[in-house]
Formats: sequence, C-alpha cells, structure tokens
Amino acid sequence: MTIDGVAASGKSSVSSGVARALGIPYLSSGLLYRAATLFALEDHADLSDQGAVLAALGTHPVRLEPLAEGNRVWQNGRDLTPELHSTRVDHGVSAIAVLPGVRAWVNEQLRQVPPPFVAEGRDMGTNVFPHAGAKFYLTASPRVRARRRAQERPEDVDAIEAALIRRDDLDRVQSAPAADAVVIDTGPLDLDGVIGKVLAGVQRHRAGQ
Ligand SMILES: Nc1ncnc2c1ncn2[C@@H]1O[C@H](COP(=O)(O)OP(=O)(O)O)[C@@H](O)[C@H]1O
Ligand SMILES: Nc1ccn([C@@H]2O[C@H](COP(=O)(O)OP(=O)(O)O)[C@@H](O)[C@H]2O)c(=O)n1
Repeated sequence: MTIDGVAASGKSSVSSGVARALGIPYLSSGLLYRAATLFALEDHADLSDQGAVLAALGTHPVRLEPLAEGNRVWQNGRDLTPELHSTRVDHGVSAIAVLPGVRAWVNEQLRQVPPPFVAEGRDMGTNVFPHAGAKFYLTASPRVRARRRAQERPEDVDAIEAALIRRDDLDRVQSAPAADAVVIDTGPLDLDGVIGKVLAGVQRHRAGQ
C-alpha cells in the first residue's frame, strides 16, 4: 500500500502506525532523497548538476533499514538518519529530487524490497508502485503543518511555513495524488485519528468495497 502527501502532512508518522498495526515494514522514500542531498552537500556538488550529484551517490553505498518504528539510513557503519532532517537538507532536497538520475537511484532501491510494505512519499502510488493494493494521500493547510513541524525544528512557525510552501511548489510535479488514492485532510485529526482512517480504508479495500 502507499501513503503519499505534501511536506509534513504526517506521512512517516502515519505510515509507522499503520505498518505496526499491520505487522509489516514501511519504506520512507523521502529519507533516500534526503540521503542523496546530504552526500551532494558533503561533496560540495552543485545541486543542479546531475553528473556531479550522481558521482557523489556512486561513491556512497546506502542501505535503507525499513524498521516499522522509524526508518534508518546507513552508509556502511555510519547511521545518517539524525542528519537527514536538518534545515540544510530541507532546503536542498527539492533541487536534488527533480534530477531523473536521482529519482531512478531512489526507485531502484525501493523496488528491491519484497512486499508487503507501506511505501510513503510523493509518487509512490502514481509512479513507483502504481499497482499498490490501497493508496492514500495526506494533506493539511501549510499553517497546520508548520505548527506541527515547529516541534521538531529550531526555526519559528512563520519561517517553517514559508519553507514548506516553497518545497510544496518545487515538488509539485511528482506530488499529484493518484486518481485512485483516498485523500485525507489530516488538519482536524490527531495522529491516531488519521491512522484509524487509513486502517479502515485498508479493511474496506480488503473487503472489496
Ligand atoms: N494528525 C496529526 N496530528 C498532530 N500531529 C501530527 C499529525 N500527523 C503528524 N503529526 C506530527 O507532525 C510532524 C510531521 O509529521 P511527519 O510524520 O514527520 O510528516 P511527513 O512524513 O509527512 O513529513 C511530526 O511531529 C508528527 O508527530
Ligand atoms: N517520493 C518522494 C519522496 C520525497 N521526495 C523529495 O524528498 C523531499 C523530502 O521528503 P520527505 O517525505 O522526507 O519530507 P517531508 O516533505 O515530509 O518533510 C521532498 O520535499 C521531495 O523533494 C520526492 O521527490 N519524492
């Protein structure tokens, strides 16, 4: 199944809750885009130069560890995960994500994982796993999302909201909901409420309704 949505709409928290309830892993595609960004930044690559970015990726083997309680990304023995949600990665990641070679690098890693799993990101239900059994798309207003993200970042809510709006815009091409996705506005719901809606949708799907 797939859970896509805009930035900070709750994709990874909801995927983790759903994956735990179903006893399967989840895959965070965004963490791989973030790892690609970290490598490009560390190699001082021009983020718009696909050749330079792919050269950086070629020298950094990564492994996505799809733990249900939270994905981790490893580079040999180095756990990159704590560095992937930094402000500098937030700011650079959308430039990296438009590069077709980087999208192929991420998708190849995701497609190696044997199902069942919950895949979360932007284009899981449209491009990467178009035949997924059940698809969901999470939204919420920029203000609501910025307030939530402000719990996890040092910036204030206004700065975070501006950065989220900018990233939504840069990510627009790959972020269209699948035609067969159930769209959930998470604004009025707490985390358990969203997880409950997704699980109810999965049940309906399994019952063939
Ligand atoms: N429905 C919700 N109600 C309140 N807080 C939420 C809800 N969904 C997610 N959050 C919180 O919002 C923040 C962003 O959620 P996250 O799962 O990281 O989103 P995404 O993976 O889409 O970036 C986290 O701090 C998370 O705990
Ligand atoms: N399937 C995906 C997942 C992420 N991304 C890119 O990766 C970035 C980070 O995604 P994320 O899901 O980790 O982060 P949030 O947007 O939820 O904060 C997005 O802003 C997109 O640029 C993408 O293009 N396609």
